Amino acid sequence: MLRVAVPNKGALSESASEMLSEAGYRRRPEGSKDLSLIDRENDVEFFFLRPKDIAVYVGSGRLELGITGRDLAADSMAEVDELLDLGFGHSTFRYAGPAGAGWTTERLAGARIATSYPNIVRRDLRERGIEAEVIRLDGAVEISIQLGVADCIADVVGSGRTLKVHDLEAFGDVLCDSAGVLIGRADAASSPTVARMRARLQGVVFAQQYMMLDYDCPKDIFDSVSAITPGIESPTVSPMADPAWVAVRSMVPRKKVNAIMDELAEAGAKAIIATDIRSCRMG
Ligand SMILES: Nc1ncnc2c1ncn2[C@@H]1O[C@H](COP(=O)(O)OP(=O)(O)OP(=O)(O)O)[C@@H](O)[C@H]1O
Ligand SMILES: O=P(O)(O)OC[C@H]1O[C@H](OP(=O)(O)OP(=O)(O)O)[C@H](O)[C@@H]1O
Ligand SMILES: [Mg+2]
Repeated sequence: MLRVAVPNKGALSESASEMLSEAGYRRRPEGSKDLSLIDRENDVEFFFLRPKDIAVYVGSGRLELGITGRDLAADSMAEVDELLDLGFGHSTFRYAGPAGAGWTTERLAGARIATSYPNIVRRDLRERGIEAEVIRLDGAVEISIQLGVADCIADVVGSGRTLKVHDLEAFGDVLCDSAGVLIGRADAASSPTVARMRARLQGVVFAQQYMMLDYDCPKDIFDSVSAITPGIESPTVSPMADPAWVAVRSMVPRKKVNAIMDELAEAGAKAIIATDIRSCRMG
């Protein structure tokens, strides 16, 4: 049975569970605090673990797969490989200091830096050749400067709201561009059960990023109109009852769908319909 770790709480847990459910796997009942769940139909056992611990379990080889944050996996120092970017839980990991105080990475030398991700920070400091004191905190890192235990912080920035509320501003390069990711043990031999879960999740990620567009188009302008929707391989073209027209079907990036529909209409396409894709296998 394939054994898979899923975040049991925090910023990634809801999206991870939703994505697995969309991919056809069993879901924990609402409000359940069970720490494991067997999905017999798919021959998978899910373990609901703290997001920070997931890479440790997967790296040790006890669990074959896990869903966690790229930043958490990096900080864990576990021997894991990223198998798939799941397209949710985007954040950056950055240094921040009191707004207007002119912090730069050069000024980190000798500073006290509070963080919940000490290994990412130590690695960055080492690469910069900077000696500084890393203070490890479990959370609520943004308040640590005000409380006098640190001079600056390194933390997860999502919307940036928490930094703003505490009158802090980010400085220096992004240390980690994070997202929810599927991880496996580093250099694990390929297995069909792992490949199947990856393919199912990839299908859902892809479906969330694309839409299906259908439209009708006079044959004499087909070349110029269909160039607007090249699709993944190429658009599907079907004959219509009226021989002067064809029906076209093509996948388009979700973010661009309205602009593409405008362009198609302006080029002479009719009956343009956009529909959601729930899942797919792109081959
Ligand atoms: N506000 C946010 N926006 C986007 N992603 C976030 C945000 N906060 C956390 N994350 C991401 O979620 C993951 C883990 O954060 P989460 O808060 O769930 O765990 P935690 O901090 O260990 O748990 P807890 O906050 O319950 O102590 C990380 O990958 C992080 O980048
Ligand atoms: O940029 P924002 O959208 O404001 O989000 C960033 C905040 O969200 C997370 O905190 P969380 O709620 O997980 O609390 P924690 O600090 O205790 O982990 C993260 O650690 C930041 O503090
Ligand atoms: Mg947190």
